[in-house]
Amino acid sequence: MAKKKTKTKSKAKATPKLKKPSFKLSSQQKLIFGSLLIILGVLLFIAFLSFFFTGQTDQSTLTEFSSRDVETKNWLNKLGAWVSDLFINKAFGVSSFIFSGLLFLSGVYVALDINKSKLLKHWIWGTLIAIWLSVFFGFFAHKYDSLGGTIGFEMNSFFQDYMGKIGTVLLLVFILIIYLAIRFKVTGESIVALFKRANKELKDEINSVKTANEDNIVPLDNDLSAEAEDIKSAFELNIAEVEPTIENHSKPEKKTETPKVKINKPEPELEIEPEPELNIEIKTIEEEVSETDNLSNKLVEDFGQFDPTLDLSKFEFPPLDLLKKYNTEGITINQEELEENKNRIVETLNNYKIGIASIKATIGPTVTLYEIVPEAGVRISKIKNLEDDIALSLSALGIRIIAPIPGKGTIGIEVPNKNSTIVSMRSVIASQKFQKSEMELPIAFGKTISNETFVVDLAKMPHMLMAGATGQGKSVGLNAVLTSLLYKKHPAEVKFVLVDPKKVELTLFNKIERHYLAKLPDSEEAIITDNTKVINTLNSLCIEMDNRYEMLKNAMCRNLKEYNAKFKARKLNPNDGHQFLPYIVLVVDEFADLIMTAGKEVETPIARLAQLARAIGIHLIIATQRPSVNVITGIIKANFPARIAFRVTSKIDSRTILDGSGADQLIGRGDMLYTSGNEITRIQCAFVDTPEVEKVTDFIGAQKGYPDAYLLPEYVGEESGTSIDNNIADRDKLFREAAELIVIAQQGSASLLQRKLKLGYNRAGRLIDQLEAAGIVGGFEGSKARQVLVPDLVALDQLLENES
Ligand SMILES: Nc1ncnc2c1ncn2[C@@H]1O[C@H](COP(=O)(O)OP(=O)(O)OP(=O)(O)O)[C@@H](O)[C@H]1O
Repeated sequence: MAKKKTKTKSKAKATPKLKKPSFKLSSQQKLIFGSLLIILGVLLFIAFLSFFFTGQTDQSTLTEFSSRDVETKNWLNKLGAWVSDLFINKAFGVSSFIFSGLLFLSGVYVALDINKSKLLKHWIWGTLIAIWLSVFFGFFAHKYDSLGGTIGFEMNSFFQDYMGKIGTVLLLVFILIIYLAIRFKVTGESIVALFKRANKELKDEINSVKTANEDNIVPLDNDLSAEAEDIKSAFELNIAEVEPTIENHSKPEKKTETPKVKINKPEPELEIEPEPELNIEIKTIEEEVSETDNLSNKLVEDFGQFDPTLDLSKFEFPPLDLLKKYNTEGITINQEELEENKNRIVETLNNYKIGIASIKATIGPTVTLYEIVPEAGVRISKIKNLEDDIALSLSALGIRIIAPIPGKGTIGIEVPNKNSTIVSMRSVIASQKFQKSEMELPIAFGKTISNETFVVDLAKMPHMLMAGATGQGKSVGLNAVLTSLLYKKHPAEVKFVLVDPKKVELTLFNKIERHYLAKLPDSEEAIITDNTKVINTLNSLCIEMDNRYEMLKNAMCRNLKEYNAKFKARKLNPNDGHQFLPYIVLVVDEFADLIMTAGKEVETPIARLAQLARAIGIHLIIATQRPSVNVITGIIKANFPARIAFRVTSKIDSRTILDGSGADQLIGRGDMLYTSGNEITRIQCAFVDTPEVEKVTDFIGAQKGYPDAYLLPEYVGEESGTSIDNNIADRDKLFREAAELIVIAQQGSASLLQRKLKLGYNRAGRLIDQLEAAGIVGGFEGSKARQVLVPDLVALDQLLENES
């Protein structure tokens, strides 16, 4: 039943996706239209060329265009004469040729169906160059008036009237520099590099000439030495005989002399001779460029780096004004309060006979840290035990003693301020630290005790556990995390999977479903509120993880960052199943509730994801009210190094979440402790209220988004798996699509289906079974892909038609 419902739903979803209402030419129409443009381009070129030979004679005939009797000399006759006069005389001059080229190029682009966005660029730049050239040639209009055309002439005289000749030339040079800088990204450094390279090449050339000269010498010497050898051996045989031979020798003197010298020389010297060559041979060897590098470099040259944000290139990040400014912001120092607290601390410690050498205060948004240097000989544990007494004497809640402060050698006593200040989300988002951060997934949590903005990278954490009793600021914390990412990351770069069993906390994010959310293909709501759906989603994320690992493996990358960088550099072919992969952030609010209802079924995929997902860009944020050991089990805890504790009710809870006490002594309302392994930092969480989140999501939601949320791979529960299935009616709804894919690729593998159709392993396996039963692929052949028994799509159509 459930299965059927799923099918109809996703069918309904799939149909509008296939039939996108857009005006598109068929391939044949493209070829026809493209050829027309090419021919027009060629005709223009011929007409323009002819103009320079026939233009003057044709001038008089232009006015009598309609009369058939008048003859024109242009190679394309009347039309040629008219068009070339229009372009060359009346408009751009010689640079009109650019337009014939552009027309030709457009034809090629249309006919071959090449990326059109490049074409638009060519037209824009082409027109600008044509204007520039026509102005440039217009400069010489007094001699050759057709060079610049009317545009060139008029613009030139305009500039010259105002700036004179020199001014006009300089203006043209300046425009040329702008063009080079923008179009070819020419920079000062690149010019210097060019000169350096030219210099180096010149040196190399000189060196190679030198080498060549010396090369010429070496063979001669070798010849001579060979000859010398002969002569030497002859000497050894019969020296007396040699003398007359030399005398009788008719060869030039030089040669006859050399053997004598050579014979006397010890042999090794002959080999040492090419010494200077060694210097020459120390050449910098250019790194070999491999085939894929070549191709990708060319692609990058032609189309630029792949830009994942192109689909939503007009996307605007939410402005800061959407977030509220609070009047109570900014630390106010209450001197009296400081003095009073100091005196009480000193007094209390003195009562217990603990002397203080010095005391220093750092005022934070909610608490003030008093750093104490005790007198020599005081035991730290003694101060630590006085926590409650100090709290009592200061009559304040939430006093935390850090003894000693790591790395400082002092003892810290944190005392809540009487009037705490709100740390607004606006102030942390606006901070330089956040705005300039180069992190992959930056999160601005709030401010530390020394009033510094606290920014961490979720990608480095790599997963986060958040705990806190009810009403202490967890939901605000989660909103702060999500808001930070919304302010910094483009929808193409990050996707959220939101699990909200409470059903109310994250609903606002529904509005950005088509921008930032990811969901299962058959679900209507992107935010998951139903516990059974959570299991499917988590398992689907595991499939996504496996798929991503497979892609990373094929691309020989170790992590998502490397993979995406390689993809952007066009080193990975999308036809091989590669694509730009966004980060996925899974947020689970109220994890305890999930564990209570689904137990192991949730724990296992969460643990798998937590163990393995860091490299492939899936990060988990799990929040819970009850950080008890049966909720945060050992395996989960071990894989969540980053922990955040808002105020909890007991020391035990604090220990479960932080592996230490402290969280039970926080003062609530966003007062939190953060640790990512060793050090614990106290932070006042940034406050972002529901209306603010609403404004931000409204702003994003009102913009153009993707057609649908990011679709996660489909997960079909184990129970719905069937064995080989020959019943046509029971076939998977993707059967036909899968069959076509397999036939086109001529490769019968389940992983191909998994990748292309975004399926889980089970479903892809079942599809392969059904394809086998239908006789489209051959039997199982171990590690090899199955044989495809249908040669092409026509044969496939026939086969499937005969079946029904
Ligand atoms: N960073 C903060 N700064 C100031 N006030 C805060 C902050 N965080 C929370 N608060 C206050 O505490 C209240 C409760 O916060 P929040 O809703 O986040 O609690 P919670 O832990 O999610 O509770 P529950 O688990 O019951 O949903 C907020 O309405 C707000 O008034």
